[in-house]
Amino acid sequence: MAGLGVSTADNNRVCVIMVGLPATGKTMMAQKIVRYLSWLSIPSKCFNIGLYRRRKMANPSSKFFEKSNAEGDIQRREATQAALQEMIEWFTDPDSQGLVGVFDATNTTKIRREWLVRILKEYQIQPMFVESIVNDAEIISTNINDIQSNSPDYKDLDPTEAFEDLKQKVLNYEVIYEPLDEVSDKDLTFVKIINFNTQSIVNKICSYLQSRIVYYLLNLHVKPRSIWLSRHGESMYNLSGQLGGDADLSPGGQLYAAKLPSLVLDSVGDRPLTIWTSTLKRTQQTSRFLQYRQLQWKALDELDAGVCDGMTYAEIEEKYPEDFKARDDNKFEYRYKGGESYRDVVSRLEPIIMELERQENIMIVTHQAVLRCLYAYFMNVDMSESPWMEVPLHTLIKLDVRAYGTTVTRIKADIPAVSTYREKGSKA
Ligand SMILES: O=P(O)(O)OC[C@H]1O[C@@](CO)(OP(=O)(O)O)[C@@H](O)[C@@H]1O
Repeated sequence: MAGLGVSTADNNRVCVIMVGLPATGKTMMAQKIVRYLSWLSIPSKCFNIGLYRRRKMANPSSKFFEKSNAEGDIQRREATQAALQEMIEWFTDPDSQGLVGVFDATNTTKIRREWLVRILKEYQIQPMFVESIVNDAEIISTNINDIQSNSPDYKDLDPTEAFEDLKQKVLNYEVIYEPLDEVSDKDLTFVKIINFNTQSIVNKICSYLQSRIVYYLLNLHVKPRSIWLSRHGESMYNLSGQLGGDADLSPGGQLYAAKLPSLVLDSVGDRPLTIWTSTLKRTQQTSRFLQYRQLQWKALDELDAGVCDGMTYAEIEEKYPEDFKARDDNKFEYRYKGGESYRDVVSRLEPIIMELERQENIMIVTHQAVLRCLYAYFMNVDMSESPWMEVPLHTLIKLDVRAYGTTVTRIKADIPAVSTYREKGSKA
């Protein structure tokens, strides 16, 4: 059984087939879809044809992609077949339980798409096309710059040469490009995204999983932005080692709250910012001196420890030894009696992620477990590891979200605080 109640039954499997010219953000979208679904525990994988092609031929110039280049044509076809075969094997392997494969290539001709649909149908895999069309010159040139500095195809090339070569590659593909057509392709499942959601067309979505993917894609934008994450300042419960509750900040936590405005200002500068907190006192006391618009979200409240709320780890180990061990054995799945598991927290954070994708600069002041889940989404951390990540108090985490990945900076406030971290298997 995969995440969010999505079943791994054969008829549920979806192959997302990317369509579009080079430099239209297809790979970025493909990778984001896989990251989002994996975060929701839906088994997903990206199959990027460029990687298969590069195994045969590293760094080809734009000439390789010309229509008249027979050798290039054969190699591109071989790479496509190899990637498709590997994807089908992944879908049909009982160990991987593959639900969503993303086929990341240009797939610009009708013939190619028909061929893919035919093969996928043989394996009862639903094809779903995601076409990215970009005709805004500024977005194209930002994308070309991004690819030039991130793609292995261009790593050894002079930047001006790389820019020109990539532009030529786009022109070569333009000659053969047949966009999805609302009339002749009306029976296909597809979403067309124009200039990263200034306009979008959705056609024949026929499953829950497909609708989740569409909804996610419709919320994406590509403007560079940053997200700041912080736990609340040290609380009175943190001092006593108690879990959950709604305690006030400790004196140390209040010092952090007082220092936060200057830390934030140094990092944010004059960019606009909105602060999101949980509904619990310790996050609001932490953010109270920040001079930005603030919103409270119930979904950002700490993982509910149920009957263990207000207890210390030592008390839980003594009173509920079996639960204590079960949580260590599988912290992501373990659900406190009358409370929540990390998996439950991920489900309730989904609307937060959707909203974060739509927004620009946001700072989130929240709790240890919630912060781990949010961080795991942005940094693609496996959900079996994320509940064990160390997230120290009195530290501001800055995530710079860019088309080809997110970078992290940790800014320490230099105000002492207890550690609330408990290592797997350690005595409470
Ligand atoms: O999942 P574990 O590692 O127990 O961490 C969650 C715990 O972190 C704590 C601190 O121990 O969060 P918080 O950031 O709200 O102070 C507890 O309230 C919460 O139960």
